Amino acid sequence: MFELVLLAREEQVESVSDALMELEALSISVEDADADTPSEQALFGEPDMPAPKAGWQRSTLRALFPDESSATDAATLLLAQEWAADLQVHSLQPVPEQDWVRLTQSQFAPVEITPTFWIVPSWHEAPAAATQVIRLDPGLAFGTGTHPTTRMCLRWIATHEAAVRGRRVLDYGCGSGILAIGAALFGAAPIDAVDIDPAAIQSTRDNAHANGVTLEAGLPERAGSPSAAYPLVLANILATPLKLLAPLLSAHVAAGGHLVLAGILERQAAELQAAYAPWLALEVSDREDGWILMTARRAA
Ligand SMILES: C[S@@+](CC[C@H](N)C(=O)[O-])C[C@H]1O[C@@H](n2cnc3c(N)ncnc32)[C@H](O)[C@@H]1O
Repeated sequence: MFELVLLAREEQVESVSDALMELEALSISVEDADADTPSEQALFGEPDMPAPKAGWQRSTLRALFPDESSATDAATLLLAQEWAADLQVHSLQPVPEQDWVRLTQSQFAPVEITPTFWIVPSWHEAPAAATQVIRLDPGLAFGTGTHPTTRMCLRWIATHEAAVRGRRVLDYGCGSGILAIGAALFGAAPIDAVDIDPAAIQSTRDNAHANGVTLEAGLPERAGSPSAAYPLVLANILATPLKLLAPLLSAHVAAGGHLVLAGILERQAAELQAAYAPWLALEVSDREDGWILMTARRAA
């Protein structure tokens, strides 16, 4: 394969990407050309904050082509366009053969939740000490266990078995279904896992099947009427949707039941407490890398 690397101005990036696709590039990636320099620009804001910029001032576009002639033709055709006249060809070079599958797999190692509870990709052996294992590979939906918010929820499940075993559970914003599957491994039943993203719903069903656990996955309506009560409600989303969902999620918590929320930054604790205060008293019960886990229990 051959890699064509171009430097483009912000206004050119979209047209150049479209043109490279038309010219049958196998893949295209766009990076800040000024990354790791004093001119580096933040493109995305903090979670919940508006994106400060739509694109970088100067971008590096990397396009892969099957051979040298298709990469050279693409560069020549592009530079012949009037609007692309000041586009810079940074390099055009062969890409060394690699075992891409092995390289990708090597980036996903087993994740420890507790010494005996692990998330293990399908191509790895489970650690000898693991008695509970979620088998999960990276896919389209969020939730491989590598994010602190997911890990904190799973740790809560693993350390509150009495609140999980034999209990009806709602996983709201299930992504890959990792929390629902974790709850199932610790004896929860029945389990409803819901998400607004159809790809997440499918992923949850597939992952549940691969782990041999039973759950029902669907759109949020699946959680039934707002008064359908669950002894355990898990929701790892983000602070803004969690605040909007406060009345609904609180209503789903049964008497004596637990609410476990993640996706919240340390500085957002007070706003979440205020949003849930009419129904439940949230407390910070775990923290990792600037993220916090907030939990509450409804009086029995
Ligand atoms: C951060 S991921 C969490 C995935 C998984 N539960 C975990 O802990 O790793 C958040 C998920 O919530 C879903 N989501 C976002 N807003 C939602 C909403 N209002 N109702 C239901 N699901 C929502 C997203 O589609 C995404 O799959």
